[in-house]
This record gives sequence, C-alpha cells and structure tokens, in this order.
Amino acid sequence: MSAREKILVAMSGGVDSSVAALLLQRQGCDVVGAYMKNWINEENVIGHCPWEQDIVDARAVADQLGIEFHVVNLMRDYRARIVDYLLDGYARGLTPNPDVMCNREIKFGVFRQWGRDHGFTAIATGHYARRVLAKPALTDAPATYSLLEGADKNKDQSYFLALLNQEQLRDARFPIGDLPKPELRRLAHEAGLATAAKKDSQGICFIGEVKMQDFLRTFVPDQPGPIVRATDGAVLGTHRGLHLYTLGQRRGIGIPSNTDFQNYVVVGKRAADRALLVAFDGPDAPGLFCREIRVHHLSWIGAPVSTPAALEGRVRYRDPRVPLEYLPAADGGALVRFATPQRALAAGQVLALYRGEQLLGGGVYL
Ligand SMILES: Nc1ncnc2c1ncn2[C@@H]1O[C@H](COP(=O)(O)OP(=O)(O)OP(=O)(O)O)[C@@H](O)[C@H]1O
Repeated sequence: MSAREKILVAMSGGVDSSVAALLLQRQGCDVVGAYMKNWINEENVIGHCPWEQDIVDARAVADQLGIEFHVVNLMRDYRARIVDYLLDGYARGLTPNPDVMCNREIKFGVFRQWGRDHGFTAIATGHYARRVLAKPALTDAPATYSLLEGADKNKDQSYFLALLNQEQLRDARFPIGDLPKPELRRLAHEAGLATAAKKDSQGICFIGEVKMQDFLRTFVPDQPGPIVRATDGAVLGTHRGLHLYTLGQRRGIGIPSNTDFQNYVVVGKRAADRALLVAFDGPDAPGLFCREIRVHHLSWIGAPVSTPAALEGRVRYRDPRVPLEYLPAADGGALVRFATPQRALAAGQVLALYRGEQLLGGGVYL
C-alpha cells in the first residue's frame, strides 16, 4: 500500500472500523473518517436506533486519531436502493438480504463514489476479509485482486461481500482482515480508543437495533391467511402476513404442537390462499431440506466460472462452507447441487461461492 494513499474510512462508531482507521494511519496513509447516515428513526419505526451515539463515538475516535471526520447523508439512496428492495422482496414472498446489498449498493456503491468525488483513492471498512493481489499488472492494465475470508474464522464477514465486483474490490481496503478479534480489542485498548470496550453491533445493516419484524409491521400492511399443516392440510390457525415468516422459522409461529419433543417449523408459503405451511421439524419435514437450487443474478469478483465446477458455498452468513456442484445454465444463472441436503433455503437469499477460502462471487437463490 502506497504511503501517500488517501483513504476514506467508513467509521460506524464500532470498534472494528475504529481499529481499521488506526492501522491505516500507522501505515502512513492519509486517512479521513466518515459516518454514513442511511437511516434515522423518523418514519415511526419502532425500536431503538443508536445512530446518534454511533456518530458521537466515531467522531471521538477520529478526534483521538487527529483525523478529519464527516457525516455523509445517504438517506435518499438508502431508501431507494435498500429499503425499497427490502419491501419489494417481501411483497413478492422472498427473503431479501439487505446486508449483502448494502455493501454492493451503498458502502462500495454511492459511498465509494462520494469518496472518489472527494479525491480518495480507496474506501476502507472494518470487515473481517482479506484482499490480496491475484495478478500484478504487467502492462498499463490495473492489477487484479482476490478476496479471502478473514483470518479470524469466527468473525469472517466475506459472505457479506459476495456481490462485489473487481472494480469495487480494487478500491476497497480491509485493514483488520488479518487480525483475530481479541488482538483487535487489545490494540484498541492499548491505543485508548473510545470504542475499545463497545459491544459488537447487531440488527440489520443501517436499520440499527430495529428488528426486522418491527420494521415490516410498520411498512407492510397485515395480510392475514391460514396456518396450514403441510402433511395433512389441517388448518391450525391464522397468521398476520406471510412476510413476517421465513422458511425454517420455529419461534413465533404461535401454534403449540401438543406433542412431546415436536415443534412446528415453517416449511413453505402458498401464494394462492396466503397459507403459511408448517410441519413438525425434522429431516422429513416436507420442503424444509433441499439438495438443488437455482441461482440467478450471479456476480463475480474475478473471472466468471463458466463451466461445471466442484466448488463450495455458504448459504447464510454464519453457516460453514459446504461442497457443491456448480452447473452454469444457458439463461445466465446456474444450477447448484449440494453434496448434502441444506436446511431452510429461503428464496431471495444469497449463496456465496468459494474455492477454499477464496470468495469467487455469489448469486441470489430461488
Ligand atoms: N453507518 C455507517 N457509517 C460508516 N461505516 C459503516 C456504517 N455501518 C457500517 N459501516 C462500515 O461497514 C463495516 C461493517 O459493518 P457492520 O455493521 O458489519 O459492522 P461491524 O462488523 O460491527 O464493525 P464495527 O465494529 O466497525 O461497527 C464497519 O466496520 C464499517 O466500516
């Protein structure tokens, strides 16, 4: 990394991005911090939005480091690119993934553009992921980069970066990607950073601590329908709207099983009569496990995989990588066949594709 690089650090007010800024400064980069204001509690979303405190914390760290700090208002873009995508997805019976979309559209989209417009050569975040040189530039063409999982396998956040492209990665820096979390905390304490002891954030990207269900209740009107047992068609009750449930969900269905050691789980949604399909949880629950999925809207970090290949995939952020067969289809999508059946693959979610610890890209599954 060139010592004269002018880097814009996305500072969320958390410890990870605080240490990202600290490390870049120690490397001799010209560092400026910025908080992205993407969401505020002004649309009557129930819940606690800690954004004001986050700005205070991010600014405190910037002051400690003696770097310039900005609050960048991206609320309009966030509303258009993330909130609308979320609401549209739920309205179509899908389970969207705002965290993955945020990275592509907001952090490495409009925020990156804001950085470029203000003369920054790169955007840094506190993601646990590693960007490595894949191919040095031999001619005038730019070098190519690969994305690897974070060194701390327990904190790895590469999944959230699955839809980035090469150009976005070229401008991205992940200064904490090599660090184990305890070491990062130690560095933060040692440097006396205001966020050193702050607990890790939760909740969906930018909607802060607001729970998804509260968010949806506020923005999507109730659309009740029957709760139907998939195995025999028995109607067990009513629900307030299919968008409030996800495949594989056990909690909050509101129907006691009345059978020892058996719990109902959501196994499907039937659009025709807005039925929520449930069954007893287990390997035999109809529709809960599947071995094959179709993936579309594919996006690649490097060269696309255009022939059948044995790869690995991660179907959710916290899930381990699992072996799969990747079969490109004529329509630009792909068929993915898992070595073992996967539980609760909710349509609209993202499959991240890997070769070992290298993230190749990803797509949305149906
Ligand atoms: N509102 C925001 N403003 C600026 N940067 C942000 C914001 N939200 C997230 N980021 C950036 O994206 C990274 C990953 O976001 P995530 O919400 O997963 O935070 P995190 O892993 O808890 O990290 P941190 O401890 O820095 O909050 C952050 O480290 C930060 O660089």
